[in-house]
Amino acid sequence: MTGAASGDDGLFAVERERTEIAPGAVHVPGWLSVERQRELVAACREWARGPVPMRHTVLPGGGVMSVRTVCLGWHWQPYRYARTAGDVNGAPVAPFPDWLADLGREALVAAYGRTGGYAPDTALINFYDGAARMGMHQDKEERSGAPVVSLSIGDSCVFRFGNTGSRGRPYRDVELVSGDLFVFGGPSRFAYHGVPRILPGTADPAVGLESGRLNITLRETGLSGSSR
Ligand SMILES: O=C(O)CCC(=O)C(=O)O
Ligand SMILES: [Fe+2]
Repeated sequence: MTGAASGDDGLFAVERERTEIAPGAVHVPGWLSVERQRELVAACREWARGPVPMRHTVLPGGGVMSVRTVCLGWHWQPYRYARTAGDVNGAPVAPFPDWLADLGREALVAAYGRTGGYAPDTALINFYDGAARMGMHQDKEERSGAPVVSLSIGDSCVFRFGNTGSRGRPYRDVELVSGDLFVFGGPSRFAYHGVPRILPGTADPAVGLESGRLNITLRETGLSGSSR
């Protein structure tokens, strides 16, 4: 075992170096400085207020997600993207800022050594309290094979990264710690993944989150105009 991070309970392969979890799926621990994490937390607090407030997404079958979500650029409403939040308050979604696209390109350089012309146009910002989870799913509403960039801030979690064929095995459990970057593209772009567990109390208070976990994913929708 190497590295200073948590995860010494034997549940995880403790690996705090850039690691390719599966072809095209790269974990870069400690990628965001504490300063950048603080800036992102502050920005997320603003986005959570509106114009579309952060909320628990209701699924078409009536289930309610334990995670709270707010979107930028395009509003994700299961299972499509639109420019307005028809399932919340009908407001137009907040714009996707250029600086966040720049951060996405920096992330691809860290993960893959190149940007590949990455032009993300939507972000999903998820907040997990200690009991929140996300079931195994594919990010497949996008009409683009461009990578998903995932940034984690606050409490650590168990991130389960699987295969493209089913929700089940084989998968790998990776501990995502505050500041970690995870990118999945190429052959892993449509792999099933989820968050089976948050590890409450693991956040560094210096990042400005008292408890819980923020996850920001950047994506290219491949859409244009007002909605698909
Ligand atoms: O919270 C995470 O790390 C993953 C989030 C996710 O899979 C999603 O928003 O689609
Ligand atoms: Fe996802």
